[in-house]
Amino acid sequence: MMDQETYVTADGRTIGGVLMEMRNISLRFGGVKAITDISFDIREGEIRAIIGPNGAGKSSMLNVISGFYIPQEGEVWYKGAVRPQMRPFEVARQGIARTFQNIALFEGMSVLDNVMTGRLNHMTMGLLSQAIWKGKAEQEEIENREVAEKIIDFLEIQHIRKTPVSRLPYGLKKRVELARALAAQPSLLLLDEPMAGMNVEEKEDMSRFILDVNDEFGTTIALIEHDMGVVMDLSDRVVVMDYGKKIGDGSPDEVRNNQAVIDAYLGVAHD
Ligand SMILES: Nc1ncnc2c1ncn2[C@@H]1O[C@H](COP(=O)(O)OP(=O)(O)OP(=O)(O)O)[C@@H](O)[C@H]1O
Repeated sequence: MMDQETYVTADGRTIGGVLMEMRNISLRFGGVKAITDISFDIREGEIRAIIGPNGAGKSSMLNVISGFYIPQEGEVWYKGAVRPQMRPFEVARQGIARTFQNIALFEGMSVLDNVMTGRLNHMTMGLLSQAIWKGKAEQEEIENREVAEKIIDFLEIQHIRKTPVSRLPYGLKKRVELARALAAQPSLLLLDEPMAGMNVEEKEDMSRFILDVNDEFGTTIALIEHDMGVVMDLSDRVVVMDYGKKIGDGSPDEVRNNQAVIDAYLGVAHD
């Protein structure tokens, strides 16, 4: 079922086949319709944004993608098959990693140790097997450290690798969170409002790192964001939500010129 058609973007990047597809997703909380009949796909190698005003349903959608919410209706297709209901840790094993809007790091631990926790899904050996196969356990530990260190270098946080996270300014904490998610070497990286609460300089840094990650590792990235301006330069394609419905989907230019999107952002009254 996977759409394998690839295409090359204006800036020369190759976007692959469909990695994830949301089909007619609806999600309710009691009487509140958070998502109504939304379909869209995420293709390999692209940066895909989901934007919309407050309460549009973006977080709910990210939680459906990450497996945290099970929609009442619709199907989530991933890597060419319907994804069965699974717990978030099982979703993580399938190669989906995420960051959170409110930073979720171990504040008392160093940057390096936090990034290493991103490797948990790659640790195959329990305590008993580590005791029996010591050499193999050491080898695994070395490999995990190598991946963590490579990502720390890439995100330019070597100088704080031993620093407890609690001592870092907000912008750097967000970068450490990105590093931890990347340490899992995900097929799909989900970013929950990665620029929220940042100053202009921090936003520019974060945008650059998101682009570099996509470029260097080829990681497919889906992000939700409140601020339309921030994602327009960053994204290949944008889904726009409003009141739980999809009102736009396309390239940044298409979305920018979509009347329903303009109305939603200008706060035009809805029937
Ligand atoms: N756990 C929940 N229980 C009940 N209602 C919820 C829950 N989560 C979200 N909602 C409701 O669903 C709708 C969509 O909320 P959601 O948080 O997904 O929107 P959002 O676009 O992420 O908003 P924001 O930009 O303000 O974070 C809102 O009406 C919200 O009140």
